[in-house]
Amino acid sequence: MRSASALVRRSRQSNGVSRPSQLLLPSQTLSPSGSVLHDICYSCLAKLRFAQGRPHGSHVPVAGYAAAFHSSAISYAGMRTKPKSVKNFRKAVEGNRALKELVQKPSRMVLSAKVGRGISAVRDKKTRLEDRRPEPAIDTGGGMNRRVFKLRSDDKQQYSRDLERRRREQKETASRPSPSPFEQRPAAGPRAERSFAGKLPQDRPKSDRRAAAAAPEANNYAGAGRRLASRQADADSDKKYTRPPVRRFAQMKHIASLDHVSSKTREVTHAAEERFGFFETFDLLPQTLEALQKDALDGLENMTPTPVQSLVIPQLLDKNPAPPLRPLPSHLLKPKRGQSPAVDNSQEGSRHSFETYLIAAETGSGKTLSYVLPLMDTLKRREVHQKEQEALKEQQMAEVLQSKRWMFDIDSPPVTQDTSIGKPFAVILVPTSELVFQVGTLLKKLSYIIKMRTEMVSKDFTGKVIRERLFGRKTPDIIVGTPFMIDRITEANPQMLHRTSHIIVDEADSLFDRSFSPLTGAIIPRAVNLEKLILCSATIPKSLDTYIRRKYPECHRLVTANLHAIPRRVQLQVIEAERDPYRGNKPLACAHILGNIAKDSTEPGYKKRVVVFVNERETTAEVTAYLQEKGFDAVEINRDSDSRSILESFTGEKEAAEETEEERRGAMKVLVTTDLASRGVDTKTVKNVILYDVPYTSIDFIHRLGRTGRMGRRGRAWVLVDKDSNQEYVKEVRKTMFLGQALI
Ligand SMILES: Nc1ncnc2c1ncn2[C@@H]1O[C@H](COP(=O)(O)OP(=O)(O)OP(=O)(O)O)[C@@H](O)[C@H]1O
Repeated sequence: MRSASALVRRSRQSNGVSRPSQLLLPSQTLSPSGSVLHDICYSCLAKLRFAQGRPHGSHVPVAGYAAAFHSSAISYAGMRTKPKSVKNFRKAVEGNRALKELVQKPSRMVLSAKVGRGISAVRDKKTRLEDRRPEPAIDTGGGMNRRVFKLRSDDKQQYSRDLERRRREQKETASRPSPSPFEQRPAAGPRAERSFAGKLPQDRPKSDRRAAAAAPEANNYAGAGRRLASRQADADSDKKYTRPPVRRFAQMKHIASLDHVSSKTREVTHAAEERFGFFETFDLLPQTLEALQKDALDGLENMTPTPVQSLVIPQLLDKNPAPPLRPLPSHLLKPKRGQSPAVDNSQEGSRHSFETYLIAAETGSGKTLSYVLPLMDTLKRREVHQKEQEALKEQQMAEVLQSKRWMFDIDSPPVTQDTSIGKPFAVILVPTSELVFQVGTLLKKLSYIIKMRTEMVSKDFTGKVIRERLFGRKTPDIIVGTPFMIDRITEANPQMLHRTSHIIVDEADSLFDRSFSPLTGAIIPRAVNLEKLILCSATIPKSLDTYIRRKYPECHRLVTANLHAIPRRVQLQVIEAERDPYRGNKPLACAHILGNIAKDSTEPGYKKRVVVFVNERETTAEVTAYLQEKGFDAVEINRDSDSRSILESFTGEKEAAEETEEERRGAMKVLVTTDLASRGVDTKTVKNVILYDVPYTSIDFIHRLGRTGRMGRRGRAWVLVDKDSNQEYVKEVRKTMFLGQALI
């Protein structure tokens, strides 16, 4: 490889001016700066401008070593290996006098696309600052930037002169019969520029680059030979090498856990939203509407359905009061000899006598009401219809008896054996007892006006209480419970689900995962008269998608447009815990963020609530203890704590805060938890969430960040990254959020 000083010498020999060698400059232009290093880079302007998405003719002023860190500059300047960083490059330059001279010369440099991206932010800021400064008339020796600035106008003139000359050359070249390889250059125009830019040396496969370097011309003429070789390699590679598609979000693909939802499926929501802009358009019973306004939405004046509600309620609402006719039992469907079966129920998953729905919408979008409202409305219609039918029957019987009555006849004794005892019409399954309480409370609120009986079943209640609730004098219409409890009860009393027409599996991705699936899977077949199986979730993992496709191939998918996207109203900030002042001390970083939240002016007059999510159960105790030590009102939630009462202060209404400055920190409530509180919990008073650990999957990311920014509110989130975290993954998630796209 040629040394830099030799190149300078060589370039000075030509015409006696500081003109770089013809071999070094593909564009054969003399730069206005007269710096060799500049000239080397200058030739790549077009390519790099294109790569950086800058308009044609714009300049990329960058100073110092960073600018000199350009791959071609390095190779021409006589370095054996390409330095891996600007720092390495600086070291190498410091040890080489000729190089040092080159670097210190004033120049308008161009970065390689790779380096340019890395410091683009700094560069843009610098450029902006420079633009505001008055243009210095002379070089005061005050540093690179000023000199660079002085050169700008010269550069423009030079650039236009170059362009003119290039055009002239092209015309001449076109008129010549057989152009020499040295004069071959890409045709003008945007397309040519694109192909030129697309073939930067670093864009080509290594083998091509090696071939280009090893070409015989490269040995004879360092610069031109290489150019020629690379052009030939380009031509060859055009035939055999097509540039692979850019792999966006590679890290997320690596951690890919979510199913892809087609845009067509998403479009359905928009249509539904336009059709059903008000709850009144759903044709709900008057008592359902009243209950919704007075109790469920706490007297909200302008009640409008959310996108998922517009999509789901009309689909699930059954306005026909009579239950549909049941299909014949399978033994009656058995074909006679020689006949083919009408419906084949023998193969699992091939066909079901009930309809299956999958509701999937982003967190905090009102999914619970989207299934609760049509369910209660449908059951109420049936109840009213049934009562009317019974009254009619009784009246007819009474009339018949009246007409045939003898003087000494007595009424037959009332039937005491009620066959409906302990047989609910609907069962709602949720993964945790906290969610049992949350959904159960909503049902209770609505049932006060709708007049229905609803009960909760979870480990929070004793056996006696549960027995009384389920098998007492009045049978509940809807029960909500965990799969564990419902499985145990229905296993002992299989008749219990014989009247059940609706089963709702909330947080379906959890309830069909490995731990819950055996329980959930055992409950569903016990409901022999099931009409609708409704699965509800904020995320559709690939495993759930496969399960549904296999088991319920005719499932109706009700998916909203923003599924798997974290709303833009949630701001995510990445905190590098390895950097100063934390130096790897994550608890300190967490406490620092909390301190800032406590001090800021958001949520005036209220006690702020913050949720800190950790990956492991053991970490909750450590972090809580640390934060308490620092004076925060921190509580942890784990399997042993009374999570319901702890969560109540994060899901209920916010209390007024003590106004004194010193009490603010203590007034803020901090909840440290694992994923136990990340699913379904309606933490509507939480504005700030800290992800102490980077979540393992996109699913966890969505659910954890979903505890803030609920129902159109704004939210803030911080994620702490350290040397053990997958920082690229976090960056990709952040970028996806910024673009408003769905996570993968
Ligand atoms: N139409 C509406 N207008 C205003 N608020 C609503 C409406 N529907 C639901 N809400 C409120 O939105 C909040 C979130 O609802 P819900 O808990 O059902 O969300 P979700 O989609 O189930 O969330 P997650 O996926 O986290 O479980 C609740 O406080 C609920 O009262």
